[in-house]
Formats: sequence, C-alpha cells, structure tokens
Amino acid sequence: MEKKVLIYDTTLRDGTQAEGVNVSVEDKLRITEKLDDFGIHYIEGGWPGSNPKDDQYFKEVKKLNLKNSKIAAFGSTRRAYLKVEDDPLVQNLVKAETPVITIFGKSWDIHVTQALKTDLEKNLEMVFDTVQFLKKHTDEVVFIGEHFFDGYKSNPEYAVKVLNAASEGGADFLVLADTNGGTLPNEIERIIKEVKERGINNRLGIHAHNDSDTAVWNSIVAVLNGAVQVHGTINGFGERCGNANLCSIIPDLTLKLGYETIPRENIKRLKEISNFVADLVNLPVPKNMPYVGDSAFAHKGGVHASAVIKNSRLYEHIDPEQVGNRRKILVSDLAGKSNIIYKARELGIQLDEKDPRIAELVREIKQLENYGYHFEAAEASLELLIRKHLGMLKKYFDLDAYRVLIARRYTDKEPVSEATVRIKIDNHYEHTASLGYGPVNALDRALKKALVGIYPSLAEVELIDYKVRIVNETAGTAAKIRVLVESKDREKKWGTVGVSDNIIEASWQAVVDSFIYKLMKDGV
Ligand SMILES: CC(=O)SCCNC(=O)CCNC(=O)[C@H](O)C(C)(C)COP(=O)(O)OP(=O)(O)OC[C@H]1O[C@@H](n2cnc3c(N)ncnc32)[C@H](O)[C@@H]1OP(=O)(O)O
Ligand SMILES: CC(=O)C(=O)O
Repeated sequence: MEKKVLIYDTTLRDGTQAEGVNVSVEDKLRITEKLDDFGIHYIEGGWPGSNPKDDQYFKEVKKLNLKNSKIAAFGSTRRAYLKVEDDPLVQNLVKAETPVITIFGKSWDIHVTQALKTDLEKNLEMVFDTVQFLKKHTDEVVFIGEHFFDGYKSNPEYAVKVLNAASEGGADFLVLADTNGGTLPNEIERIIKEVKERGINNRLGIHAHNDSDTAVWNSIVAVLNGAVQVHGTINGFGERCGNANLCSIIPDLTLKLGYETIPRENIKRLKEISNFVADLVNLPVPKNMPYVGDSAFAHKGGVHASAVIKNSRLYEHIDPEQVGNRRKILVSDLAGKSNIIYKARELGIQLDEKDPRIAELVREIKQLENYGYHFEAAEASLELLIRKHLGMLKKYFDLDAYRVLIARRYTDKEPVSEATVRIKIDNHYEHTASLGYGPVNALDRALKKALVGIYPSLAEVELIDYKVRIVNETAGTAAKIRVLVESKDREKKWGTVGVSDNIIEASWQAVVDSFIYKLMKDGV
C-alpha cells in the first residue's frame, strides 16, 4: 500500500460555500500563503469566471512565491449545448493559468437527466471532451465525480462509465465525491472495492461532505482502500454541514496511521492554522473540535485531573503539543484537589498534596459555583481566589462606599448614569465621581479615577466585553445575576466574574477583580 497521501485543500472554494463566509481577495491570498507554508499539496483557490473576486485572486496568486502547494482552479464540465473550446466557463479555467485544473462532472444518472437536462451519452462526451481539452492547457487535471457514491448506488455501470470517460480524457486523479454527505463508511469501502474490481486502476481521491457526521471517517476509509488524494477544508467549514475536516484527517493519517501527508514537523502548527483560518473567515472553531478545539484537551472532572497529573495518557489520546494544542485543567464544582494542585502549579505555586488548605479551597470553590460563580470563564478571578486563600494576595484598597444614580429627566434623550466611589488606601480616602454610558461604565470610570493616581498602570486597563447571565432563571426579577467581564491591557486579556442579586453589585465585583488582577500581574 502506498503510504503517501496528497492533501487537497478546498477551504477557499468549498469552504467559502459555508453559510456566513465571505472572504476578501487579500484574505484568500493570506490563507494561501499560510497553507503553502504548512505544506498542503494542493490549494483549490476558487472558480475563475464565477465572480470578480476569484478572477482577481487567480491574477494575484501567480505573484506569490509558493514553496509547497500547487494552485488548482475549479469549474465544471462544458455545457451540453456548447463545444468545449467555445464554452466560456472552460475558457475561464484556462485563463487562470494554474498548474492544476479541477472539474466536477455528473456521475449520478438522475443529475444528468434532471439537473443538466441532457442524456447520459452526452454527459460522457462532456466529461471526456472537457478533460481532454484542459489537459492540453495545464499540467494536471483532477476530475471529481460529483455524487459518485449516490450515482453508483443508483446505476453502478453508468457511474463507472463516467470515471472511464475522465480517465480516457487523461485525468490525473479520479476523485469520488460524496456530495450530499449521506454515505456511511461501510458503503464507501464496499463501493471503492467494487470500482476497482470493475477495472478502475487510476489514482483515486476522496471528496466527502459531513451531512452524516462521517466525512472524516469516510475519507480515512477511502485512504485505507487506496485513495491517494484527500479533499477537505480547514476546520471542516463548507457547504451545508461542511466538508471533511483536514484538521482531523491530517493527524489521523499521520500520527495514527503512519501515512506521509504534510511534513511531520509541521503538524505541531495545526492549531495555529485552524485559528488563523477561523479568524479570517470569521467562523469560530467549536471548542470541542477534535485536536484543535480549546477544549480538546481540557479536563474538568476531578477523577480525570487526578489521573492526568499522574500520566497524561490516561485521559488523552495524544500529547496535545503534537498538534500545537495545550492541556487545560479546569476548576469548577466538578473539581477535586488534583485540579487545584495543577492550577496552582500553572500559576507558579507549588503546593504540598497534604496541605489542608487545598481541601478548604475545593470546598470554597464548590460553594461559590453553587451560588452562581463560574470560574472556567473567569480564570483571573480564580487566580485571585487561590492566592487570597493561600495568603498570597496583597490588599490594594478597601471599599468604603459606592453609589450609582440613573436618572432621566423629561428633557433628557437618554438616561444619565453617574457613579460615586469612596475607597480607602492605607489611611487615605479617595472620593470620586464619574458619568458613564451606563451604570457599569460610570462605576468603572469612577473607580479608575480613584485608583489611578496611586496605581498609574490601571490607566491601561480596558473593559472589552461584558456578559450578564441569569443564574436561577425561574426566579424572575428576583433572580441572581452573574456578570463576566473581559479586560485587556497592552499585552494580555483576562476574565473576571461577580455574582449577586443585584446587577450593579455583580458588575462591581467583576470590575474590582479586574483591577486587582492587573495590579497583581504587574507586581505592584
Ligand atoms: C458540488 C459543488 O459544490 S459544485 C460547486 C458549486 N459552487 C458554485 O456554484 C459557486 C459558483 N457558481 C456560480 O457562480 C454560478 O453558479 C456559475 C457562474 C458557475 C454558473 O452560473 P449560471 O450560468 O447563472 O448558472 P446557474 O448557477 O443558475 O446554474 C448552474 C448551471 O450549471 C450547470 N451545471 C451544473 N453542473 C454542471 C456540470 N458538471 N457540467 C456542466 N454544467 C453543469 C447546470 O445545469 C446549470 O445550467 P443551466 O443554467 O443551463 O441550467
Ligand atoms: C465538487 C464538490 O464540491 C462535490 O461534489 O461535493
């Protein structure tokens, strides 16, 4: 069995067919450079002639000095009623001047008669003509048998004839597509075996969609049965439920099955590539995405944390560093002493396992979580809690009083928010007031004003996100409120939490934690 698999990325074509994705030419070029650097063999850049952006992309991409990837232009077989050399769609593929041209042709009989509205023989001619013509204008032609598996199930002889037409035209790869994503791995295996028995000995590829949640496994099964080119997208973004996820296929094939895919040393950049593409296409990576998601190696249950500390293999299928991810031990009401010991170690605090303060801390955290705190989402507040409990947190100030006024007079367009804060630092009182866009903004400004004279670095702190959640939904307006605040300075971001029956008090707690965290991190 050949142990090298060519990775064919269609993020810039099929990936952009995902709902909500709209990338600029510049973004497409940046993704191209990143994928090239990562070691992807083929990058399908778009469909030349289908929109001005893709035309521009194919002009610009020629200027890039790519080291590893071949750029593929994507399109379809010629129209039934046009000669191949006269079809503008085909001409546009040639004009893109790429080293690879990929076309899809119908291989499901009902698609030929109902979507193309032509006859089965004519479609075979379209496939043959188009491949043969394009082969004269480019180095490699990749032929995708669209709906191949559905087509095979409906009319196996015809589906195989379509592959033969592409092969006779000179196609370099015959790619079997599960376009509707409804095929399961057992059928993929059976059909590929039968296709080979019917005399198809060409280099095969697989293009799987994820509508049955089996696109990755369908791709792997195809490889195990001889496919040498795998199509997919970064993070699995794509039309409907997406394409086969290369962020799983690459490590599955390389780390688990011993295939040669991208250079092995680059696999540790997988999470970086996943995040990069997610940011540019503006679709977040789901936390629980295998290998690259933020929670892919996050251990929450105390039983898991305890074992992972002894030997990470006990609850991890690979070392997270192999794919550039990291282990996380979460602290919550499901934590045990091990979670705290690990967390403390991450913070640079070495705790003796027998230290009685650990069990007290676990108890306190569970009580607070039961009350409504959520420390997973507010690691800065958690760090403050741990340090305070261990007597390692300095007292920066005491609150004497705060007051928030919200008033709207008849003449005001919007309500006016004003906060007054009185704090004590050593034996000295600061008493300040501030207006704000809302009550929390007024409170944040008044507190900063009171502190900044003594702690000037607080001027750098910006509150960038503010989330309010009701903890006990059924209590109506008497519900308890959890406020999560995200803050940043020039270097980092951090999250804090506050919980109270009163939204202003919950916000105050989160804002105070944010300022204290900044001072502690700055070593003030
Ligand atoms: C399975 C896939 O993901 S294939 C890729 C799908 N991606 C896209 O469609 C995105 C880019 N597409 C486009 O911009 C446009 O659809 C274009 C420019 C390609 C074509 O636009 P239009 O000429 O307006 O046609 P329209 O989109 O309405 O319909 C598609 C046409 O392609 C034809 N067609 C579909 N598949 C094939 C094929 N394999 N070979 C030849 N023609 C095909 C259809 O029969 C239809 O032709 P008709 O207009 O004569 O009925
Ligand atoms: C060509 C393609 O994207 C498909 O068949 O799914």
